[in-house]
Amino acid sequence: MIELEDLWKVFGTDEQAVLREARRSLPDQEILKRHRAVIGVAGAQLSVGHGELLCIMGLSGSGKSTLVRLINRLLEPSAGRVRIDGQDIIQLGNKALRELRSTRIGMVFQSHALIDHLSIRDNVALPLEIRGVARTQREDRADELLAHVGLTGLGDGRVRALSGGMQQRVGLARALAADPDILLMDEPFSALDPLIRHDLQTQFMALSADLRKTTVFVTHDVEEAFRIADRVVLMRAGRIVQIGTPQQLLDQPADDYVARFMGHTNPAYREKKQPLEARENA
Ligand SMILES: Nc1ncnc2c1ncn2[C@@H]1O[C@H](COP(=O)(O)OP(=O)(O)OP(=O)(O)O)[C@@H](O)[C@H]1O
Repeated sequence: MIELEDLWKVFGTDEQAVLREARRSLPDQEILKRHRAVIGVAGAQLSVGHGELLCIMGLSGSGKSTLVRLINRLLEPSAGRVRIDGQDIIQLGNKALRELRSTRIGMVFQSHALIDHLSIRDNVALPLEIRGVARTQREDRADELLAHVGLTGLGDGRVRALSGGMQQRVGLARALAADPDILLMDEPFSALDPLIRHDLQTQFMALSADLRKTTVFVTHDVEEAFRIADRVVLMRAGRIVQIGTPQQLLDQPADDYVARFMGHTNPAYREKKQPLEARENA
């Protein structure tokens, strides 16, 4: 359903010059500093199947958010293709892109960006209001979604009265309002306490099994990825180092880096564990 083909994102003013160099071999930090450039994503090749839940893992700065933002063109790629059901979305004009984002792709961020002066119901219904859906219809849909995420009967309340975990559920309900086929989720539960995070993961897994949306879910938390993902992608310094089921990454790590990354959660690799860089591209 989603296909990424040789996708690159270089940040900086000499984007295309750095890209040409990077295609030959990845420039070292010195060269990047000279160009004041950062390679966010380097030649990503990936496909996500219908209804699949794919988690993108990696250390801070490894390119997870950049990759997910390239999928709905919140960021413009420096090169490469993004296809959704075979359609190259890099070729879309502004109007078609807006349409794609508002009908087919829902996005949930770590900070939910809910609107304080609107009721909880109106926050959820907002994408439908923007699309011109009649009030009663959109309110019914919002109430249905609030029930889906475990917030039955709270539609009249205010966002600020809700806990962080509840606000994140409202953000999820809002992302589902237009019934998109694709959900992009960037660290949606990362700011929450471990217990609440665990509850939300459980609930999200049930919802996800029910709705079967094609989901790309960014997390730096390996345990979270392993709990919820059909397949996981591990990124390092902009590159995808391995794609597979959680079990494949544990049992057949592509290289020592993957083994060490897994070692943080898997006792089988713990004796081999060496410190990973705290931050990529630092
Ligand atoms: N707008 C930007 N301008 C310049 N560099 C950027 C920009 N956005 C991201 N980067 C750089 O691109 C690299 C990848 O960043 P990205 O945010 O995708 O990583 P991440 O894996 O999502 O990290 P985190 O877990 O901290 O959110 C980093 O080195 C980052 O500093």
